[in-house]
Amino acid sequence: MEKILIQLPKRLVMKLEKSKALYEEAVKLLPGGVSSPVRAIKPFPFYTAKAEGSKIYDVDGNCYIDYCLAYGPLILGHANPVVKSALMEQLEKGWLYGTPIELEVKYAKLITKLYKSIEMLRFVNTGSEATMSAIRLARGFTGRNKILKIEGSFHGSHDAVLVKAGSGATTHGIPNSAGVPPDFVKHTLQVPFNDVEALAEVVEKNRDDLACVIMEPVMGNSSLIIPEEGYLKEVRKITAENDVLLIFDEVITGFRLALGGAQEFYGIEADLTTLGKIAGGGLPIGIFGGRREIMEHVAPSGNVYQAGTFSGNPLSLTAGYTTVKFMIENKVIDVVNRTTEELVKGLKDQIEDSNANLEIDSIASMFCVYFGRKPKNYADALKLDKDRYMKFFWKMLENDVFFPPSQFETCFVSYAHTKEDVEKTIEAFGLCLREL
Ligand SMILES: Cc1ncc(COP(=O)(O)O)c(C=O)c1O
Ligand SMILES: NCC(=O)CCC(=O)O
Repeated sequence: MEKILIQLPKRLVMKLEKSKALYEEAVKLLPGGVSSPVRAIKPFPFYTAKAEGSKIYDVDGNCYIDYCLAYGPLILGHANPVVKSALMEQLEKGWLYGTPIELEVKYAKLITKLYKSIEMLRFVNTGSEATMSAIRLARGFTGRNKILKIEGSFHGSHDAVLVKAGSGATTHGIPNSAGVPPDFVKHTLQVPFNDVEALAEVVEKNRDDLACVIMEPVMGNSSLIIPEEGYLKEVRKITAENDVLLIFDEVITGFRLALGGAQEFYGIEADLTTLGKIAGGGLPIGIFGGRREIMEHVAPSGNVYQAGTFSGNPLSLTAGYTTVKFMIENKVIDVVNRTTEELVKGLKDQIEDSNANLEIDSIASMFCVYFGRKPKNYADALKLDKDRYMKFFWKMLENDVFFPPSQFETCFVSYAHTKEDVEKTIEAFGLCLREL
């Protein structure tokens, strides 16, 4: 077991008294005290009592401006009233039927309109389930075993992708999880991001047994790593030339970089796409979809089995569909991108004024403060100063701003973030840099 080394100042511990007490109980009942490892902030996390708009409130009554935003789904901010009222309406009609519903058809139509590469899709419950199913489908469709993933990407917590995995797996020092038999991952190949030659070499060498390349088009689980100009187009070209399926894992980038995700943003079409997070409007969801000839291999029209009690449930579909409709009607992406630009410009100015050894970068409404040089792949990301990042995290929290609790995560901006939030964040950031 890792020892807790971080010492918080007494005033901060006092400010978080109830959270600390809850965590002390939680660690006796839940592994690491949490329901998902990324939440196990050292020495203890704050416990949320409620959230609204851009703000999250803890059980001690503190209020923070939230840039973690539940790791991506909340592009409208917390508890958006339009989504809430749609959910209330659905609740009156029941919340689980185990039968098809009209909204599946409506939402599928909307998604296939926004994502040119998706002709058919299946609703599942999480991003993990979506990538697991998409990989199984790629294997079933091609009759090949190997898959190629990018070092430091995170596609959820199923066996095939828990090697050199980003997010909490990297934060907690277990990028290769125990409990995954080597036999299960001997078919998972890896290459660094932003390296066309490495990818071409592995794809060409393995083409006869390579089912797919799976990647986050913009990496959001090893800090934020943006593809170099032309990289994704090359990836598309190499996979097509070698008859290998390309899966874009757009669980983070879907509905965020553009309504049509990274594929619309970069003008590239994948063979299969996974969606999640925003697609569920804050409720659990995953989606995998793609070309009809591939998707028709999914059971019961095909022989690749995939199923789920809660799949396509009315609440997740309602929250997701209402969120995407709201985004279209209110040009949400333009608004959040403008807010992000303003915020990032302000943060950059503070960095320049402070001479701190930091960099910052952003794309659409995702941004990241790097404690070191901006990375172009996982190996670079591992050189970032994660301990100094955590010092910064706590200083920001003390100043009422909640950034993701790891250097290996990405910050998100929502439609609910105001000019005042941006100003307060820039001010808090400046203060923290001076005290670091
Ligand atoms: C790119 C990416 N893919 C897949 C997942 C897995 O999604 P979920 O947590 O909903 O299982 C995540 C995040 O968790 C993710 O960031
Ligand atoms: N980057 C982290 C995630 O996207 C998921 C959060 C979790 O694992 O709890």
